[in-house]
Amino acid sequence: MGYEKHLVGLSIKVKNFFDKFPEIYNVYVVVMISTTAGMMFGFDISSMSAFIGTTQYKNYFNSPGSAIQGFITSAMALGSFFGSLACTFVSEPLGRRASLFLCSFFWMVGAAIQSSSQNRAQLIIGRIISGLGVGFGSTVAPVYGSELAPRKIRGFIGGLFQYSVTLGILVMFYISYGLHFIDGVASFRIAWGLQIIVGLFLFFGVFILPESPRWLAEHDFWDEAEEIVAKIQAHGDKTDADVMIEISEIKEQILIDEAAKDVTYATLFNKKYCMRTITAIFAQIWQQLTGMNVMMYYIVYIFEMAGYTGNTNLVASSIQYVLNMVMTIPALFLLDRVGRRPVLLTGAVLMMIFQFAVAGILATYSKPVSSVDGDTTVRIRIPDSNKTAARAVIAMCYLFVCSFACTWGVGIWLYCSEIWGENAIRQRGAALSTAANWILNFAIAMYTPSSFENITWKTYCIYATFCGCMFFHVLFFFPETKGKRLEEIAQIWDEHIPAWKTSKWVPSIPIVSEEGLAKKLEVQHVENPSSSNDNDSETAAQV
Ligand SMILES: OC[C@H]1O[C@](O)(CO)[C@@H](O)[C@@H]1O
Repeated sequence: MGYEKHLVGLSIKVKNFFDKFPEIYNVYVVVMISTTAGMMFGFDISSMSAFIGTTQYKNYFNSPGSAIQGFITSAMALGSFFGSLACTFVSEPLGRRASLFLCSFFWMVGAAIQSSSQNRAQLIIGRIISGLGVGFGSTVAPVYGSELAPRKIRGFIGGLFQYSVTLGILVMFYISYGLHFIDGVASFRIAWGLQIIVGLFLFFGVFILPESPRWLAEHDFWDEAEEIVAKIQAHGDKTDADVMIEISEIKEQILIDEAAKDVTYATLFNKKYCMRTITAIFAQIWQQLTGMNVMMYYIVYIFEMAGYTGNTNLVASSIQYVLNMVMTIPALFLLDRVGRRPVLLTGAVLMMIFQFAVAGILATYSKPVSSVDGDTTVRIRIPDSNKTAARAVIAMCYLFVCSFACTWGVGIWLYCSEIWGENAIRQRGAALSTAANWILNFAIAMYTPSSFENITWKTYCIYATFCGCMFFHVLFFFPETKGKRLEEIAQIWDEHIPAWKTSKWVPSIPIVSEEGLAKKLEVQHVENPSSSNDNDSETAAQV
């Protein structure tokens, strides 16, 4: 990439700076630090939810109406949209650690501004700045995890990002819940200020993270790339079969990348890559159009429609955040067992059913009101006399959240990290598809309050319909990626294999088996010990 040439000097300085500190190589600890970015993502989702219904918040910020509240909530997603697009301009030339560092920096600055908010404008600015950080984090952390994780646990490690999102949502909601008992502005100031702690964790954590071996290899630091792969996967043993396979795969990919060196955002839409790009973008768009964030951001309003207010409402809301986190765990295993397509298809159908059910119950049993508990956003309410209908709404919301958590929640991040087939377009592609997630996240956060105010229960019909559409899109256009190597996935796209045939599809190019490749490498290694080094320098010179 053109601009990268001008940043070579800086890139070496950044690398040398981070390299001064001791590094850790336990993949779980490494990923625990990097997925703190996911925690921030989660914090950002629920940092508003518990407060929007409280008197402290309403009094201090002059009871924001639905449009203003929509903008306050969505400001963070707007920042994240720009952050995710910008991330690639840092991650590619300066390394993954630099992006994680910026993520923590923006996050902390934004949290400080939010916590000291004097008015709505300051709150919005603080949320946009924190959002920039989350945009960087949500783009780089999944890529970094998948680049560092040993291949056999890549799916699981990829899923941990979403798990930490759900953990962040839950932790922040409970912090806010606990603090809402404080009378006065300290309640939200402390909650938003506490967000700085995760920022600090990542800020200091980055110093002990190793750089991604793929980034190192792409920038000619072959020895270090090999060393890191060996330390992560085999306690430093460079002759370990898995390590050698990984290194040879990196080499192979970098040679392919040579052919596609000048990747820009436009490249993603050329004839070769267009379908993958559209699929990844839609995967993220659909993930948001499931309506999950209506439940995450505005559950308090939904339960107000069901007739719950105050503390009862907050407790009922918190249960769904627990369910979200707990039900993410089966997904970590399910996707590798049954495959991506069946999980996504089942999720779409279940979510459609539960969204229609919420709409149906509210349409049948609620009565129009002018506001609930001072919230003019809420225009319908199930009367207290009908507790069964109220409970049914809550149950349907819970079931919806469970269906999302164990299917599309984890599934989409994993899917979007693997469908590219080639490494060259992966970082750019991930940035673009993550940005699509954020822009839709923004739109949903922004317009849901107005939608509740104007079309009440029909809001759910819209999302239910989207769930139906995504079912057919996945059915006809999303290839199966479970258990497939990058080369195989690339072949599926290149040969236009129909998506519904890809589960059982057998590649025509024989892909070398793990044992085969290990043996091949072993033979080369024993017969000509110097050759691998020669190859290294040759490859490095070409790159
Ligand atoms: O767990 C729910 C959360 O997961 C996301 O969809 C990201 O994958 C968020 O937008 C949402 O708030």
